Amino acid sequence: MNEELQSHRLPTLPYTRFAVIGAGAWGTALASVAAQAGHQVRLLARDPEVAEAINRTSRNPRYLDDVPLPAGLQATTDAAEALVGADVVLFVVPSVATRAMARQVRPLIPAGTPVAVCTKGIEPSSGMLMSQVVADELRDARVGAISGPTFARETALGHYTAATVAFDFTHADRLAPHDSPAARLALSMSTGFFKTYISDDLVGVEIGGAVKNVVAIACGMMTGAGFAENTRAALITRGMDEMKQLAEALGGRRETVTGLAGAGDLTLTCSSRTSRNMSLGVQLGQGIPREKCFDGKPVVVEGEVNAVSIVDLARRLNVSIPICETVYSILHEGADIGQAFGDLWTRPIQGEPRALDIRLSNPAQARQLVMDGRGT
Ligand SMILES: NC(=O)c1ccc[n+]([C@@H]2O[C@H](COP(=O)([O-])OP(=O)(O)OC[C@H]3O[C@@H](n4cnc5c(N)ncnc54)[C@H](O)[C@@H]3O)[C@@H](O)[C@H]2O)c1
Ligand SMILES: O=P(O)(O)OC[C@H](O)CO
Repeated sequence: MNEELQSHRLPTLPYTRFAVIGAGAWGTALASVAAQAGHQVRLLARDPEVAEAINRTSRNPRYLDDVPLPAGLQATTDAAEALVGADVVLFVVPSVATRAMARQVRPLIPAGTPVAVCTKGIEPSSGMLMSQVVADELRDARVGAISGPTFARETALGHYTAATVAFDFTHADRLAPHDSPAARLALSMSTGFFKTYISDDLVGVEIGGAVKNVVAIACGMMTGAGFAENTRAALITRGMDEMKQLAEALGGRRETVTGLAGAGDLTLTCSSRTSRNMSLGVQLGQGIPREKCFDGKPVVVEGEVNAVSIVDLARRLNVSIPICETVYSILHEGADIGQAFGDLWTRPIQGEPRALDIRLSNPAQARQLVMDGRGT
């Protein structure tokens, strides 16, 4: 708990009965964290074999099968059983399944229940953040998010990990921040190895998580195609600028993007082939056809789906996000990787930060001027 919250006289009360919706890698890892914190945890799985195996062997045979799960974690395929009596809900299904799942469990979630969305993405067509999608379906819930640089396996194995718990703060939350859902959930999820931070900027936190996946694909593509480390550093830094622009345009704060859910997650995902997004980019950069990537297995690569929704949203908001546009053009319009990254490097020269309002002509034109002897 941070110092400001500690200074309040009343103690923050943790949630103690967790329902985790989605028994994939991340749902399993978060359920494990909550159970290790001493809470009752019910994990909702789709597949009866997975639920049965978790309860019988304390392992999820499909995801993280070599990681032992703690006592106190019970799996079920029955949504009512998972949600009955829960005082907090974590939503951890892929972004494409989030709305349907929220609609399915709506009758089972009492008004006022805090729901933290741990999925990273933006809904196509609506342009809604995942918390907005869930809030749209669960009108009476308090919906926030947990996000940060968190590979599921490392988290489940108990490696030191940090993440941000974000909820929009109501007037009541500002009067009593120690009692806000963000503070209560952050406290509940805090263990000796899982460290939480609290944010009241849900938009900034979620934009970081969604956009970093697309930038990671870009970094993977350049790695696979044989570009160098300089290129990756440039993409990470300029990718963060794209996050800031988008967050700000949606009412979020630029400084949130410099936190765990932005810069932190961008750094992690763009640096490691453990990331499915980075890994997809590497394979495509090596010239492997999409259908043969990951040996043809279905793998959740949020940045691939979300390149479409993020570019669409940015265009509607008139925000320039050239790295995401480049990834989109390669993934969805068949652009050539070498050509598309080359084009990125010949864009007009601009200020850094963008607030320095300078924009020079295309560098190719500048070279022509020199060749024509028209420089000074
Ligand atoms: N894996 C990580 O390291 C990690 C870390 C942080 C955040 N996330 C985010 O968590 C979300 C889930 O990722 P994951 O890694 O757990 O994915 P995963 O592929 O490991 O698991 C996905 C889970 O969702 C279920 N599912 C798939 N389609 C579904 C549908 N149509 N309806 C209902 N359930 C469905 C699957 O059965 C599975 O249990 C993603 O948005 C991802 O970006 C993942
Ligand atoms: O494997 P990825 O690329 O989906 O990344 C997983 C997490 O989002 C890392 O924080």
